[in-house]
Amino acid sequence: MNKPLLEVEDLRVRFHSKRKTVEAVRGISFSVGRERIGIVGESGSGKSMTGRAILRLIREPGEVQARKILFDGIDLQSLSEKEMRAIRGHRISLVMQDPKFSLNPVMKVGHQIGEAYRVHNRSSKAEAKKRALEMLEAVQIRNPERVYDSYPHEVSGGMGQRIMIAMMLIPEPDLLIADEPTSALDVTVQMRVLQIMDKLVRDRGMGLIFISHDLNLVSSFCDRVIIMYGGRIVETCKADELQQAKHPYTRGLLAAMPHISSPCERLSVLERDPKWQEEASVDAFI
Ligand SMILES: Nc1ncnc2c1ncn2[C@@H]1O[C@H](COP(=O)(O)OP(=O)(O)OP(=O)(O)O)[C@@H](O)[C@H]1O
Repeated sequence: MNKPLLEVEDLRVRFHSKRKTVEAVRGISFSVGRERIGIVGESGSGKSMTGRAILRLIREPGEVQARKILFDGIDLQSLSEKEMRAIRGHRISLVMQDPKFSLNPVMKVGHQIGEAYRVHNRSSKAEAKKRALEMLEAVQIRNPERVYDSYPHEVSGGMGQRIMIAMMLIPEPDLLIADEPTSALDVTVQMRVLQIMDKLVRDRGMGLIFISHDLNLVSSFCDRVIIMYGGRIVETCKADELQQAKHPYTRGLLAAMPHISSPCERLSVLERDPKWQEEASVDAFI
């Protein structure tokens, strides 16, 4: 295996308040190559905070500590804010769950996508517009010209999600952190977006961190899976071996998934063991 694109060691995220400290991420280590890594786990397990901590997007009262966050040989923790801005959106992109937080409400959609291209590629406005329209088409927007000239509030939620995905993919990042990127999309559009991401991984060697609740989707789409519980990594496995996962939490998550092929009246309820949070975190290295 070549040198990983991203190496994270002993990452911790804490939120301090007067009354208590919440440990959102509790010392996790993993690496990402030019591959598709899925991060799964229930709500509150620390998936999103992991993605944001890598991009240094956690604000006070949040506090991030790590022994190492190395991206393509660059120590992200040592960069100035200006240097970090040059990495964000260009070399590492983040697609978030909700497009509201990524799209500028007072700027037309086309302009935003075109600018995302022009910030990092010296190109004419005409070239940026051409690329933006192509990208809107690629995420299956039927009338790209009309959407190009719309403001974010004039498009539906699902379309906003696709616009954001177009905007994050247009600079062709080396690493994409996709936080539940397709959960608001219908199945055909979801498939299209997965295909686009897949093509970037295969053809351009992009690394992908795919954060999701959907175990079935992750096991069919990703190469490896990291399973998080209570801010720790409890298990890591090859995606196609997820069904044989060993940790009781992963087994519980799998048992709680409905299956079309074997309908049952009642889904099993995940029993939790406090020991899972105390156990030493598993390192998810290639
Ligand atoms: N500003 C904050 N102050 C205090 N705690 C916070 C703050 N932001 C996040 N947390 C806590 O951090 C923990 C991890 O949150 P995170 O968003 O990473 O979970 P997640 O696994 O991505 O969940 P989901 O799937 O619902 O997005 C949660 O317990 C959450 O309550």
